[in-house]
Amino acid sequence: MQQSIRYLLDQNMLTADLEQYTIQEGKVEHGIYLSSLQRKGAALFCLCRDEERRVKYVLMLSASADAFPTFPGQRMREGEFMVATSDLTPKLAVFLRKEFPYTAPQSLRDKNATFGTGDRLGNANPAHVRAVRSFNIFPVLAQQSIRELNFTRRTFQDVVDAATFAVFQEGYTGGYGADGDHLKNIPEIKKSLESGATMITLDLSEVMNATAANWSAAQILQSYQQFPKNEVVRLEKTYLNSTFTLQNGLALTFSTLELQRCCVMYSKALRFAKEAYDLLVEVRGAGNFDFEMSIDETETPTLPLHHVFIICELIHHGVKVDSLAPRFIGEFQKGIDYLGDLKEFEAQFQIHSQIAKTYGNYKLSIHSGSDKFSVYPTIGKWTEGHVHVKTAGTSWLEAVRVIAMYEPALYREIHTQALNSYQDALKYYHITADLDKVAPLDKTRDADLPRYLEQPDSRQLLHISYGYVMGDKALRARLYDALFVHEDAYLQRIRDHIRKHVRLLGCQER
Ligand SMILES: O=C(O)[C@@H](O)[C@H](O)[C@H](O)C(=O)CO
Repeated sequence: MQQSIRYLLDQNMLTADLEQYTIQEGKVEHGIYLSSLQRKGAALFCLCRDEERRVKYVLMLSASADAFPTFPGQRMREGEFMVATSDLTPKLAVFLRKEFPYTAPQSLRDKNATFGTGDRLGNANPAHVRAVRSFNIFPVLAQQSIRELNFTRRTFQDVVDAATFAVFQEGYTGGYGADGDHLKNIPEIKKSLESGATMITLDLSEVMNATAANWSAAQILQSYQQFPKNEVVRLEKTYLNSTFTLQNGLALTFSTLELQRCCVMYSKALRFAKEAYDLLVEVRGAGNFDFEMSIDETETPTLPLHHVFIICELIHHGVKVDSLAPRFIGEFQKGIDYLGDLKEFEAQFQIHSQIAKTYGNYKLSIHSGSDKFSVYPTIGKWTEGHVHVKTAGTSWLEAVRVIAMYEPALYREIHTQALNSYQDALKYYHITADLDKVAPLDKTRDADLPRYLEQPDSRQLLHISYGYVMGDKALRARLYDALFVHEDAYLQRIRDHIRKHVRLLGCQER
């Protein structure tokens, strides 16, 4: 710390033109992230790294002793100056969001292309900032599902705080979102809102009747006959003998059976969506939150006709969605490219994007967007850049790649933990990896370990086992330590890899 203080004083940072320092992306000088340098009032703030403790902290330097009394750090005299430091704690995050509002999450509402960069470890967001800040795309830096939080033993507040610190470290003032992802009940929604979520992704996959997609006409009718008569009258008046014409002229109509099927599949889920939406309006006020509905993790693809039914019913119930995640045709499996016929995908994706344009110009949301490079150009083309994409696993896999490159012994322990937990992990993620195609670890030289991050089956093995690696206390500590030491390589790999996603989506550099 002393060398950091000495450097700040020698450079007269309390009065110097800081821009000559802050424009140097990723530059660390005497333990100081130069991009973080910020002057406010009589004080100078910066984010630093302590190589010995392998932690980061914020340092405040001021000529006056009583500068920012709410800064939650330890204070000490340094000659005629006051110096205070605080490790990256929740109290510090609150202070930064208050004193530097650009470090607080904000709405995606008026942003065209938006990109979720889930950070399961909480140390990758600086790379996500570096990846997108020069592109016309708005990042959702704080994005984690309940599943991820349970696996990583983190809270959504931890996720928002990590994004706060990353934004401060990078001196990024372009704004970011915070997405409480794949929420399935009211308590989870309330907790996300309390933690500062600006976006709520409501996962309806468990509350909808997905299996009815394959029911017979008789099964559907038996269920449909339980519906209240007045509701049946409204539904049949609205959807039967009507044509739903999309902006591109495509006309869709409901048969009696398909209307009944939609009612049986989605009515309960739509009621829950209305309940959740009304809670958001009550807590935040209409228009003060971003609302996404996701059914991307259902067994069967969302038919375009069903998408029309869902959005028309949401509109009928007064629910305004900012984005909607259908289950697209083919497979968006974790950590690997799209699986399916690209022409079929494009044909159906075009219709889904037309539905979104026709019924409110909300965004299609692409979940499991990690590494889906073969479909990104199509997605960018038909949404014309008005789209939301979510990634998370790809940043985790880049962390594992850095470990494979620089810490082979640690990688071998991670790989072994992944193999040992694979069967259990399969309960939480749908993948079709073939472990017989994964080269035996004991037959793989250290120099070849990074190849596991190139092979689809081992990528998926390493992806879905993140929770079991992070759930092992010793392994978790060594993983964070190693990524602290190799931070430059880690952040550069993620920056470049996320940029590959963004470029293929067709996003332009500013
Ligand atoms: O693994 C998860 O739970 C999340 O990554 C979740 O799937 C998220 O919605 C996503 O699609 C990110 O790729």
